[in-house]
Amino acid sequence: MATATLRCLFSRTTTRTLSPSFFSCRFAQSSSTPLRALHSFFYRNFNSRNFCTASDYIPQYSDTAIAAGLNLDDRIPATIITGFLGSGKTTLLNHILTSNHGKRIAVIENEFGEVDIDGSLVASHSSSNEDIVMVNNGCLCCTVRGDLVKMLLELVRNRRDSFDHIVIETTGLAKPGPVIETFCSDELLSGEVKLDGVVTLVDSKHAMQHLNEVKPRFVVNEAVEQVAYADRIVLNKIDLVSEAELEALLRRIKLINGMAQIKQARFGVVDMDFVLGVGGYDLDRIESEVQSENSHCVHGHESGHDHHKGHHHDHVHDSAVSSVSIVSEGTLDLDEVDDWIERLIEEKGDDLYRLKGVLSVSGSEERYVLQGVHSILDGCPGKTWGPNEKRISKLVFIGRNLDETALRKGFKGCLV
Ligand SMILES: Nc1nc2c(ncn2[C@@H]2O[C@H](COP(=O)(O)OP(=O)(O)OP(=O)(O)O)[C@@H](O)[C@H]2O)c(=O)[nH]1
Repeated sequence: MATATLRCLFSRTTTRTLSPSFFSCRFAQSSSTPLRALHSFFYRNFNSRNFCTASDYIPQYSDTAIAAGLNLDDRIPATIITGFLGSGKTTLLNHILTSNHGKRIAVIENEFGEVDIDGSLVASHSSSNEDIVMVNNGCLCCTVRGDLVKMLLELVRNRRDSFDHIVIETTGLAKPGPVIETFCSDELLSGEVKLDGVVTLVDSKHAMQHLNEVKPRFVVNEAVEQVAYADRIVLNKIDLVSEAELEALLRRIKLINGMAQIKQARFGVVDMDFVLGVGGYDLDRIESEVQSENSHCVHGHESGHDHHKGHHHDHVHDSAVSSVSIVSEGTLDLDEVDDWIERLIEEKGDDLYRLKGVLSVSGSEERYVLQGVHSILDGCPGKTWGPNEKRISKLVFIGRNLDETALRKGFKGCLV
């Protein structure tokens, strides 16, 4: 009988102990917008629905409180590596473990199969003496979720000094949604570990076939889901396809996920900062994410904003999972946005995989940034608009059966 195991090993390829200055540097980087980070921290930890309205975000915390808030966020970042069977997850993992990034990495592997092949592959690349913890049988996205939480908590509580980043490799058939939700919704876990990002490996040679596979009703297409939830997509095995095939695949992927950054690779070789330290769920990184080339204007934009003229807008959806991007000038009423999003997640929360936005809201000199996974939302004020800066709101949705017309209408209804 095929079994799946969840195991943990530590990378010893980088033995450098982190100096205190590294930590202060890390916090210094994330503290460029202290109020926002503090809001994010408070809301993330104390509300399941983390949306703060206009009246909530008047600056009300002292510098000391802000610093305290920031220093509390010393959670360990965790990266989820996902991707279809054979797409190159273990290859990327080995690349991470043998690269010089100065991080000590704890790896959790969820292997599905009678023989633990991936474990031996990883072991042969890292130096020696991995600590391996067998946890349970089952698939990470279903039966092992509780064990994943247990293992992660044990890891950070008992061995926190041994590593500074966690990488979780899922089985090729895992659905990332439930694993991501576990990070966001489990209070104990989200207090100790923060999801840094979901990295999805795509096999350039075979992905189109998997993405286009028509599944029976109510059966999830894992390949599509893995692309949909990604913060970063590694378009791997490009040595096996032509330019034309690659172009077609890229177009297909961008229709599913107009938010993720995409890099082409051979044997998983990508820069480490593309896969580690992504900050896919950090509000202070949302702006650069929604402005990234890939997320830009996937499905058109609102009127009064014409600098994307000439872009190719492909509106043909051959999958139930897609992206909708709204780019608009004008100012929004944040309370209206709050109501609209609340209705949306009540009605379609299950289908709303990811949401990221930067909004221009009335009565505020600051951008309002928000991000969400299904019904878990996180929002707070961001950077101040420049004196001559055009205030343009950007909102990207990824989900199943998204009603683009209704989304645009809902957005318009929030314009002042
Ligand atoms: N030609 C080519 N082969 C690759 C590339 N990347 C990985 N491979 C090979 O593809 C095979 C599968 O790679 P893995 O890293 O084991 O893939 P995986 O996603 O971990 O596989 P599963 O755990 O079975 O889901 C291995 O033989 C790799 O050497 C690539 O860029 N080009």
